[in-house]
Amino acid sequence: MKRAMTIAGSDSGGGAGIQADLKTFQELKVFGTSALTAVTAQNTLGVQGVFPMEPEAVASQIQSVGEDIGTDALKTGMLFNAGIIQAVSEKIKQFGWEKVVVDPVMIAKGGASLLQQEAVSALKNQLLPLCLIITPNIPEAEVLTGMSIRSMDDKKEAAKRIHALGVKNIVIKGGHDTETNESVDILFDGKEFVFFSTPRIETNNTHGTGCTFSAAITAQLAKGSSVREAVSIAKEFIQAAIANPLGIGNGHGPTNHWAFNSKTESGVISWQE
Ligand SMILES: Nc1ncnc2c1ncn2[C@@H]1O[C@H](COP(=O)(O)OP(=O)(O)OP(=O)(O)O)[C@@H](O)[C@H]1O
Ligand SMILES: Cc1ncc(CO)c(N)n1
Repeated sequence: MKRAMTIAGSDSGGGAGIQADLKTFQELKVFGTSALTAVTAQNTLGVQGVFPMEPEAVASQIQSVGEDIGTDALKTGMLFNAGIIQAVSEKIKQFGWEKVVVDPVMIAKGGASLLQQEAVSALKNQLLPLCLIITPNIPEAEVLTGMSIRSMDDKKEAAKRIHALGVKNIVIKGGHDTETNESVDILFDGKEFVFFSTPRIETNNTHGTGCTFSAAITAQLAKGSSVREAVSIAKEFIQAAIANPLGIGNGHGPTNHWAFNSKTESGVISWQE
């Protein structure tokens, strides 16, 4: 049985964070383990409280999983502060894990901060050089590069700048590009750009899309997919999950983690430059 680990925060509302990751792992048929970085009091309306773990507690959870169960791939989500980033980076190095997906979670949809501002440099200097794939949304890519991203050319330039930070593969997600009727995610591996495009769905139910997407990439990597194949399947997974909402909560509702396994057509168009 292949194993995937998530190092992320808890979303009490069940749509994002560790809950979204474990549901995605389950649907993609890998055994999921977790190390909790923070507890959030959260629902579809917003984040009501953030309670970070001590870095030592995060390190200890990773140690327990690593020394017994091991993992075929892992992802990080909400890391919250520099101490936790350092603890996670040290453990990844200690175990020599290479299939590492970093979702550089910074701000929740309602505006709550999930990463302290002063932790951005720790993320860039300590964790990014250890990761195989990073999956920023547009605002996160802007923070990582210091540039503003308006056009496709800007996205490509941002991907090149993040590659220069030592990251092997960059996926800049298109969910925030609300001007277009396609949601285009671009993958850059240092040489080529590949574009993954699906029709944009008009919906309020996008809570946890980024978590689910990066968890699906991680599950696929654990099963042996190439980076390109993993991103393509993750894009199909999230499209199906957004297109089949569950009607839960009064705000930004969660996506539907069951939908991928019940659908027949992907609707993903991919091309390469
Ligand atoms: N309305 C939409 N229609 C189709 N695809 C979408 C839509 N919104 C997001 N996506 C897709 O969902 C995935 C996540 O992208 P997004 O930019 O929303 O991440 P995010 O902002 O990190 O999410 P979150 O912070 O809510 O977890 C990407 O593959 C993106 O293309
Ligand atoms: C715990 C947690 N992680 C990540 C996100 C980003 O969607 C969120 N809202 N909550």
